[in-house]
Amino acid sequence: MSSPNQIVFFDTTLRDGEQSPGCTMHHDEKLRMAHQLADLGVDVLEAGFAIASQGDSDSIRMIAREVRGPRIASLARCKREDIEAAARSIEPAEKARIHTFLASSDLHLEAKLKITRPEALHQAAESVRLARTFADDVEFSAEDATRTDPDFLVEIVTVAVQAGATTINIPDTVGYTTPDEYAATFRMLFAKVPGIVGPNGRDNVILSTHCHNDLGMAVANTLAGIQAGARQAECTINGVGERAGNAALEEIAAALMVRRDKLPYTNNIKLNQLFPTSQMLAEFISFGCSPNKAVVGANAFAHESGIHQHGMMANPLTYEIMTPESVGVPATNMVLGKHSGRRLLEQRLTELGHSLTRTQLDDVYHRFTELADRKKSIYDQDLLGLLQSDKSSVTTH
Ligand SMILES: CC(=O)SCCNC(=O)CCNC(=O)[C@H](O)C(C)(C)COP(=O)(O)OP(=O)(O)OC[C@H]1O[C@@H](n2cnc3c(N)ncnc32)[C@H](O)[C@@H]1OP(=O)(O)O
Ligand SMILES: CC(C)C(=O)C(=O)O
Repeated sequence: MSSPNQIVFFDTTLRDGEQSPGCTMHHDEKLRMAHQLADLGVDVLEAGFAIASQGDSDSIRMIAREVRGPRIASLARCKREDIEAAARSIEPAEKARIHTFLASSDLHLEAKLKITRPEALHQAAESVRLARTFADDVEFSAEDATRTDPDFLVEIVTVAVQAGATTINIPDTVGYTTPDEYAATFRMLFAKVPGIVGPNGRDNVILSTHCHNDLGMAVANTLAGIQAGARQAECTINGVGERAGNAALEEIAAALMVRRDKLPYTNNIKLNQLFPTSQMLAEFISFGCSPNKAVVGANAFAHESGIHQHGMMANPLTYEIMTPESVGVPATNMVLGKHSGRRLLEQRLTELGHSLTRTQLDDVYHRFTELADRKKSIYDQDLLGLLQSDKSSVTTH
């Protein structure tokens, strides 16, 4: 039995991630990505939405046949044909899940699905029951949960639990909620929905987070949900996903490592696989992550300013809260540029075989700052060029 503080990482890069523009992946790319996600240690891998297309259904089936380790899931609307297609696609998996969803906010029920609340309750319960005839492990998501009337959210979650859902997901579908509000929603569900907590005080049903990043709070909301008792985090590599994306897996995993003092939860993620996984996704889709992306961006462990470089040379803890190696990034990158000081310049010149007196260093540094003001990137040959203007006085070793 897993510990009550164990977090299930549910990766939806291949489903919610793929849904966003520029993220379409071919069959073989999805399979390679799925193997990499298994190596990363995700617990549940949502491989696609089987009813969406023959290609999606084939990819899920291939992943279910070939990838071992994670539980393989397919999404399904609350419709018989979706659930049957999901069941067929995950059938070869060692461990499988059907993930069925129905919107619960009045806005979605009235404007989009054109059904009443009682009809939604019936459709959710029937769908979970049908899914349970194909799989022991069934997740129900109340789409747009965070804009749902709280009393109705309790009702729809209650019928899904009674119908046999083993995981209940509370999606912040449009990235609308705030950490305190999201945490309060989980506390309310624990308090009001019968059957989530078993007689032994442990959860019978896992509550799950699924956060979008429309207001830049997806990871903060996910962590708030975990602190309020959620034990599954739905997320994607590089935070890809609908619109502004989903909660980024690498950020959640790194936060759980770096702040284990405040977030004392265990998980199966192999942190040193974060960067390789991020790189692989960037290779397959049409964009990489921005340089300032937390944990895996090109600048996440890069330092250009002199005061920071000085601190880093004294002790990397001054400006890095985790080592690059711990998340699979090869090394810290000290960049010589407009904001650098003498210390890094001197070190770089020493590496190039030139040792300078303090006066020489001052002189070269002066010319370096003039050059750096004009030039965006400084290369070794630029530094050597600076020395040549003062060749007589610099010792080469
Ligand atoms: C929040 C989320 O991320 S939800 C997942 C979103 N992902 C996707 O939509 C990607 C895959 N989607 C697709 O390939 C297509 O939309 C399909 C195959 C699922 C459906 O295609 P179509 O039948 O042409 O319908 P279309 O996409 O235009 O409209 C959606 C239909 O699903 C219905 N629907 C939406 N959500 C649900 C639900 N949870 N349960 C039941 N029906 C639903 C809508 O009412 C609408 O039905 P209607 O066609 O009878 O009016
Ligand atoms: C289907 C659900 C889980 C979803 O993707 C959302 O609500 O964002």
